[in-house]
Amino acid sequence: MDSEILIEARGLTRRYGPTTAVSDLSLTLRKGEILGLLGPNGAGKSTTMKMLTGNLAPTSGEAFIKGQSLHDAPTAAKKSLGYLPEQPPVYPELTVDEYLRYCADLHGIAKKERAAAVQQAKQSCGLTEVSQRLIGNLSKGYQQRVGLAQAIIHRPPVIVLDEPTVGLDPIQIREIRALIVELGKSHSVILSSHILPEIQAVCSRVMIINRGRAVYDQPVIATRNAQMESLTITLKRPPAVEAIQRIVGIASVEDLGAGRFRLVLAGGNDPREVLVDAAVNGNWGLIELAPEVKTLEEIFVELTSGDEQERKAA
Ligand SMILES: Nc1ncnc2c1ncn2[C@@H]1O[C@H](COP(=O)(O)OP(=O)(O)OP(=O)(O)O)[C@@H](O)[C@H]1O
Repeated sequence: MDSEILIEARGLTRRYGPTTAVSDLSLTLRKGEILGLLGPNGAGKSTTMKMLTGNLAPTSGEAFIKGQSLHDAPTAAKKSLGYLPEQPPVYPELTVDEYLRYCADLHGIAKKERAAAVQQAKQSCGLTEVSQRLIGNLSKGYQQRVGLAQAIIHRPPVIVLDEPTVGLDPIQIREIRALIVELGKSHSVILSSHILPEIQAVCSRVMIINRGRAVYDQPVIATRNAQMESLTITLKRPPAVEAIQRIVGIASVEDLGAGRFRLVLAGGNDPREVLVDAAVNGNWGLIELAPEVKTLEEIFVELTSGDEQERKAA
């Protein structure tokens, strides 16, 4: 059975004057998912996240959090949401404890439950040791942990994180990614990034946004086990091209020279076993047979590179 829908956005559009930052974007986040919004700078990720968290009104379209409309019932909808904007909303002059108590208060957590909520958030984000430190004196990585702690203090089922590792050093990035994966065990997460390996390391699903439109939406696993589109084969004693072409499942054969061929496959076919048999029986001297699959990076470049060239030309 499909798990519970926590965020449902339909046809979100946002215009800033003549600029359409986000156009007709729909998405669904289910319980247990970590969804990565991937896109080049200016693609519309932050604008999308602001609309999904009720911090920016869409020009048109609507979003529901746990079935509650952000437009019609914003207070109820936001109870189920934690948000870490691109600029963490932390106060450098407060200690971690003071700040988190203040956040608990803002979220309307009852006074007698506040200490436990602060304690729990600190524990989940590895902040217990720095409770009494001024936030302004913490490293950027720890400040980001404080940002994450404020996002989960009211134990929302969903957290939305805008570029959560931007500006951190490589070690801090690893720590924050690991923390997000950990938080993902008890919260559903939407995070934005323009870093491909980050999405692959952390997310279960990826949505590529380009020029405000969702142009790709797939489980990350599907990008790892991407469908084979072609094979390269190298033969010491290649037969006539027609002999390879005759094998079922091969749409076309390109002779690359020196016994190498690119075999374009007819949709969904995997002729590798038949090819190996044919190579053995025909004494073709098979020395290489390699599938060619599209990586997430290739998919991303393909879907967004036209724009990059246009931008450079402009
Ligand atoms: N307040 C605003 N007024 C006018 N234009 C805006 C405003 N905010 C964003 N934009 C424009 O909307 C588009 C999308 O911006 P947005 O910040 O959502 O993209 P992004 O994918 O988050 O980019 P980045 O990774 O650089 O933060 C951009 O063209 C941006 O210049």
